Amino acid sequence: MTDIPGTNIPGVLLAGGLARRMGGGDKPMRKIAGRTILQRVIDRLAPQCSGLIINANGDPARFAAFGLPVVADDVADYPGPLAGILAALDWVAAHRPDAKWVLSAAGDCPFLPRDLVTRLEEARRAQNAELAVASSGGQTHPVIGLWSVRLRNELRQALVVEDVRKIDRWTARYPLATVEWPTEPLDPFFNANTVEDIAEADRLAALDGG
Ligand SMILES: Nc1nc2c(ncn2[C@@H]2O[C@H](COP(=O)(O)OP(=O)(O)OP(=O)(O)O)[C@@H](O)[C@H]2O)c(=O)[nH]1
Repeated sequence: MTDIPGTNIPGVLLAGGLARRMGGGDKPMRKIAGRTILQRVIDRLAPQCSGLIINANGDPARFAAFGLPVVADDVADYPGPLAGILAALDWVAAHRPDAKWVLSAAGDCPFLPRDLVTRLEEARRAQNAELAVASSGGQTHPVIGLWSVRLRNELRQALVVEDVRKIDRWTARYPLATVEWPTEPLDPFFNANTVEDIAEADRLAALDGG
């Protein structure tokens, strides 16, 4: 859990994409220096969140070993990460009605910051924002942030009725806190999209502590 008093923030690991640039399959199940990316994300986020869920499509049994709830998109045809965010917000509203915000993280980001939730939540509170997003090197990472559970019906409307796909297009409608992280010794939001990125991640793992 975060060290901010009164914080109750479940996390969703987004693993619902098609990984086309890697030739398909489950990107989060690729190994970096001996551990799957998904295990790395879980290890990094479990101490920061009040519970984790995995958002993934297809047979949930392939994630059984992680012992976490697996929640599928309920908007068909892979419309992008907003579908995973929506599935997570709906799940939290149904199973964790005490939680008001949800952290999302991409299941292909193996080196996430240890202060991710604390800093996002501090900024969100300080700016009285509805949403918060991570940034590094001057670039925002729209799939990594805090999402207000009470916006879920507006998100569904945007996704299903208005056909909004780009996360930024939706978040721009609300007060949004952006939090910047340093990129030395490594960018904590490095994400693995290609087979070459996996090789690079093997090298970076040493800088991240193995
Ligand atoms: N639930 C859900 N998540 C998605 C979808 N598309 C992408 N994501 C997730 O969003 C994050 C960023 O995804 P991308 O790297 O842009 O897409 P990808 O499908 O993983 O990979 P590419 O097909 O190579 O672009 C990852 O955590 C994906 O799992 C989708 O249609 N549904």
